[in-house]
Order: sequence, then structure tokens, then C-alpha cells
Amino acid sequence: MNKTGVLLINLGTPDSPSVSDVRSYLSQFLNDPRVIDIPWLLRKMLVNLIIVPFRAPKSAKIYQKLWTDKGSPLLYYSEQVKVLLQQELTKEFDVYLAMRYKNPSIPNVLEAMRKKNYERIIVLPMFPQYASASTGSALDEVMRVIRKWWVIPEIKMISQYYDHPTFIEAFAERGRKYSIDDYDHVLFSYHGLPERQVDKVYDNDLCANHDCEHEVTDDNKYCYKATCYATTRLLAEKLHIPTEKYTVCFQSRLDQKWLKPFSDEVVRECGRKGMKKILVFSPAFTADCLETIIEIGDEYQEIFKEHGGEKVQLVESLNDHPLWIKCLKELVLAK
Ligand SMILES: C=CC1=C(C)c2cc3[nH]c(cc4nc(cc5[nH]c(cc1n2)c(C)c5CCC(=O)O)C(CCC(=O)O)=C4C)c(C)c3C=C
Ligand SMILES: [Fe+2]
Ligand SMILES: [Fe+2]
Repeated sequence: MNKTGVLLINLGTPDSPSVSDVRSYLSQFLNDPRVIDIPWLLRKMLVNLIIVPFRAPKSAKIYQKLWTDKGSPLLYYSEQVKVLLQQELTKEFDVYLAMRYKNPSIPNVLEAMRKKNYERIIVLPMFPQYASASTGSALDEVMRVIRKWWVIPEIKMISQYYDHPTFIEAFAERGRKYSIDDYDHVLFSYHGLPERQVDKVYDNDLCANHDCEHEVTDDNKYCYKATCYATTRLLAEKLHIPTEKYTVCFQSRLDQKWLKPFSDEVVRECGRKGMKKILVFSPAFTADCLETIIEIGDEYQEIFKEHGGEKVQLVESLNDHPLWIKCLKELVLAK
């Protein structure tokens, strides 16, 4: 039988919420040249001598809040997705899960796949919008490993699917649990990125010279900002949210030169304007994780309350939603 190996890849999470495991995770993550894209020596000094030593103890405290009996949500939801997708596919397909950082690692999972001698491998990162720091890095790592194989099978890599109808329908279905009319405003909060990295998808040009907030064209189709806005337009249309009732924003910045507006500032502004209830979608994440559960669910809730608001309602991520599994199946089976 012609067999295909399907490799799902998510970002990764520490092995445990201990300071040493969080340090080791942050060190692998932030030393990735697609994440901190500055010259090698500068990155080593900045990451290993400044960011990681200061951030690891603080992040470990946050991971301790996030951790459950089943471990880190990002990992256990991704594992569930792997099992559910396997159930949906025929015996021609074997589904694997790897994490870009920490475990299960891409080299270890690919080594298990190599031994199976698949005719075809489909690499499917669990990031709907392309960013060099997420999808680019995951695909780069796969190529680094496979490049050394003697037998290289047919390989298909999926770079993005932010506009896939079943992906949009899956997130819309999560949103339908809430009545939009009950909320003063809706936020679409995406993981942030340095503006410099967004500009790098353009050849000798800048994102600012394109109308990325309004349209996706052949020139900006890999611009993360453009695809985040496009995801939002598709979701807002499906859920009948008028343009004046929502704001696109970007969370988790490391400095001021990241994509704006910043989500925490938008939340603050909503409170100052007298809003009481806001609904937050986070469609760059397909599994709930530290960025959704803690940053939106806890930290933005606190900021909103401090500024007069009452409730920040996070829309649950896709996690193990049947439409998400259907979307992945359709991506795998697409020619
Ligand atoms: C949409 C996918 C993601 C992109 C793009 C991305 C870029 C990016 N991230 C950092 C720094 C950190 N991110 C952290 C956590 C984190 N990031 C993503 C996804 C993307 N990151 C996820 C799913 C998570 C949560 C992981 C989990 O265990 O739940 C963290 C760690 C947490 C912390 O200490 O705050 C850092 C650091 C950069 C610098 C970057 C692009 C340049
Ligand atoms: Fe991140
Ligand atoms: Fe752009």
C-alpha cells in the first residue's frame, strides 16, 4: 500500500513549569534566528545573557498557573488533534505530532517517520497565517533534518490556510457560543511580530506601502499582518459583526517596534471608554495556550477591570473541535 506520513507541527512548550525547563525552552526558542533575527553574536548575548535569565523565573510562574493535571494545554490539545485526525483518515495515512521547540522534537519524530519509508510526507504546521517565526521556522527545521536523508520521499509542505472555509467556519462556530449583541466590542487579538520581520516578506519594499489592512494580493499574501486582517474580515462577515464593532490587535510584544495596535492598550482604551464586556477571538492560535488562557483570560481581564470594565470573554480556541479536524483532513487530502 502507498502510505503517506502526516506531520502536524505546533510551537512547543516547556517539559514542565520548573524554572530550569522553562529556561531551556526559552533558550531553544529565542536562539532561533527566525525568531530573534539579529546577527549571531548579538543574538547569543542578548538572549543568553539578558532575556532568558530575566524572563525564565517570571515565565515559570506563569507556566505554573497554566499547567493542569494533563500538562501544558498546547501539548495535550495538539495530541488530541493528532488522535482525532488519525481516526478521520484511512489506513493510507499515519499521523504524527512534533513540536518546533522541546518535545516531541522534530528530529526525533522525523527519525521515526524515516524508518517507515513513506512514499509521501505531508508537513502541516498548526499555524493558519504564515510567519517566518512560526511556520517558516517549523518548515526550515523539517528541511534541515530531511536534507540529510539518503532517500528523500515526495514532500508536501503547507504554508498557510488562514482563508480555508472550514478553518473560518470552525472559529465562527466557537464564536457562536456567545451572543455578539451582549458585548460592547469584539477584539481579534493575534500574536504580535516585529515590524521588521513583517517587512522582510517584501522584496525591497515595506508593508506600509501595501494596503494590508484591506486586501490580500499576490504581493502581500505572505504578509502576516495582511493575513491576520483577512482572517478577521472572513470571521466578522460570517458572524455579522459590523466593522465599527471590532478591532484587530496584536499581543505579546517584546518591544515598541512590533505590530500595532497592541492588544493590552486596546483593552485599556475599551475600559476608559466605559465599555463593560468585550469578547476576544485569538485566531492565530489553534490550541489554547499561555497566550490565550493567561494573557487574554487573566492579564487582560485584570487590565480591563482596572480601567472600569467588567468582563473579558475569551473565545475558546479550536482545540479538538470537529470542524478543525475536518479542516486538517481537507488540507491533507487536497491535491
Ligand atoms: C502565531 C504563532 C506564533 C508566532 C508568530 C510567534 C512569534 C514569536 N513569539 C515570541 C516570543 C514568545 N512566544 C511565547 C509563547 C508562545 N508563542 C506562540 C506562538 C507564536 N509565537 C505560542 C503558541 C506560545 C505559547 C506556548 C505555550 O507553552 O503555551 C513565549 C513564551 C512565553 C513567555 O515567556 O512569554 C515567548 C518568549 C517571539 C519573540 C516571536 C517572534 C519574533
Ligand atoms: Fe510567541
Ligand atoms: Fe503587509
